[in-house]
Amino acid sequence: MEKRAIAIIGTGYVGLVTAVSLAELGHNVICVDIDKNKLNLLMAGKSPIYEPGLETLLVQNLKSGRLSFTWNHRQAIQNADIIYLAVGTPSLQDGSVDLSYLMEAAKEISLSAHDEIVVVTKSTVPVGTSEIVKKFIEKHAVQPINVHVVSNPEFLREGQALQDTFHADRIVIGADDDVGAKILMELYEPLHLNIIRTDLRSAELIKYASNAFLATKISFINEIANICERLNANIEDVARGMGSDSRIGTQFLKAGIGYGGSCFPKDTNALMQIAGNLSHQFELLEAVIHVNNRQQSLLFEKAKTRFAKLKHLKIALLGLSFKPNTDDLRESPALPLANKLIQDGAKVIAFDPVAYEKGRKLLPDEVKVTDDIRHALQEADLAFIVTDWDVIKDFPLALYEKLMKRPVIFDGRNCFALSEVSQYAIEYHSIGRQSIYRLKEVSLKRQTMKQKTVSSINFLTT
Ligand SMILES: NC(=O)c1ccc[n+]([C@@H]2O[C@H](COP(=O)([O-])OP(=O)(O)OC[C@H]3O[C@@H](n4cnc5c(N)ncnc54)[C@H](O)[C@@H]3O)[C@@H](O)[C@H]2O)c1
Ligand SMILES: O=c1ccn([C@@H]2O[C@H](COP(=O)(O)OP(=O)(O)O[C@H]3O[C@H](CO)[C@@H](O)[C@H](O)[C@H]3O)[C@@H](O)[C@H]2O)c(=O)[nH]1
Repeated sequence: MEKRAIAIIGTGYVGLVTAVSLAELGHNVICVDIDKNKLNLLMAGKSPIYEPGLETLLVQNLKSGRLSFTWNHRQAIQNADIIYLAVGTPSLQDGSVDLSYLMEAAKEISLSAHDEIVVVTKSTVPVGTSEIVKKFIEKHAVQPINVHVVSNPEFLREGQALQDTFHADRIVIGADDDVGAKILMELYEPLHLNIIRTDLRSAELIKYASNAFLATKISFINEIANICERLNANIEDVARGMGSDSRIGTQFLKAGIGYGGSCFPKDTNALMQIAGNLSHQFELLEAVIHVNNRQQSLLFEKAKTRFAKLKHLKIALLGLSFKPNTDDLRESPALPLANKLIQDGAKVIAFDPVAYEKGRKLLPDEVKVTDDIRHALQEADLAFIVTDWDVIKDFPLALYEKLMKRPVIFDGRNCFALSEVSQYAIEYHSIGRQSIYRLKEVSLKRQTMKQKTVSSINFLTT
């Protein structure tokens, strides 16, 4: 295997994971970022993001000398033969993609790169962007240059990013010339993964189409869940029955409070824009987005129906990150929910085992934030479960019952089996399943049992 000199522009989730993985494969990798705080952490061997296993690989590869960081673009770019673009491509107000970070990075390449280079678009970009990047670099290059551009979209999931990188279902390599594609194929060859070789535009579209399809699966199952609630059916059983058909598949059929994160909301909106620009109304995707927005407020609506007024109630908001095993709060359903609860005058205490610091910065001042689930549940009138962290799922129902003033749970992730919940004096509302109103029933039963025990003790002692 030829040892490559690789530069990575942008050390976020994607850039950093790509960097440590390529260093782990034996290449020399130098990363550049504009965020000096992030770089200081990285240089000290600290991962700025919570991602299982990442810090260990970071430290190992820093020590080996194969991985380094800089804020100087020239230093990163001038000696690299492969340059990855891994900067953010956030949404603009109208849903279209903000390419300003990407074009800034392309400008840096044009200022410092020379001779033959491969530029890899790892960031998720609208179809046609990689061609624009190539032309831009060639036009503005200050030294003689031959640019091979390759689209190599990223499919990692946060929380399992390394697993997804080393054991990906596929690697997509899109290029309109063979030189860059061949170099990338050789780079990934030691991973022994399924490589899909396409033209540039198809590769760029594969990324959006994949995310839009997964989002569609989620909105579809959430709609079935909404029907289940009205039909007295159980979404977990329905999803199991559907998913057992290998043509449908079991994954991404988990009903819940809607999808969030830095990708699905952004990329579905971007694909709507891409279609719209081509005078095509993508009606199916429009509905997927609409269903998701509605689903995100479902638990709040249920609580409003149940309680009429949430004012002065103490509410435990369990989970802040958009999914477990990440500290990422981008587009997390917890944020709008917290805002609505505060607007309704509720007293909110939010819990997250990892994202509590980030949460504190993003939530309104009125929201108290803790990393202690007991503290959040103590004397709470009701609890909302937003993220299915293990610590929330594994927290004993007996303690939910004991700690809360009035144990009413609105579970947006179906963390508990109904049969289990029904053994406690807990009122439980979840997604796509019947609500359980066992508060009085169970406590009455317990009181009767207690009385029976007391009378039998009395009988024995008299
Ligand atoms: N997060 C994911 O799970 C994921 C998965 C697949 C694809 N993607 C895509 O990958 C891209 C990056 O996403 P992310 O989540 O890693 O973003 P991020 O916001 O975590 O990181 C982007 C980094 O780029 C840096 N940056 C911006 N402009 C720069 C410049 N000119 N020079 C150097 N650094 C610069 C920022 O400071 C930041 O550290 C996006 O297009 C995203 O859609 C993300
Ligand atoms: O059955 C499911 C599966 C997921 N979700 C939700 O969907 C969102 C996204 O989850 P997931 O896909 O696991 O996380 P991401 O890290 O956002 O990863 C997605 O977005 C990335 C960025 O583009 C892609 O690289 C990945 O392939 C794609 O799965 C989260 O809010 C989940 O709670 C559900 O509600 N039900």
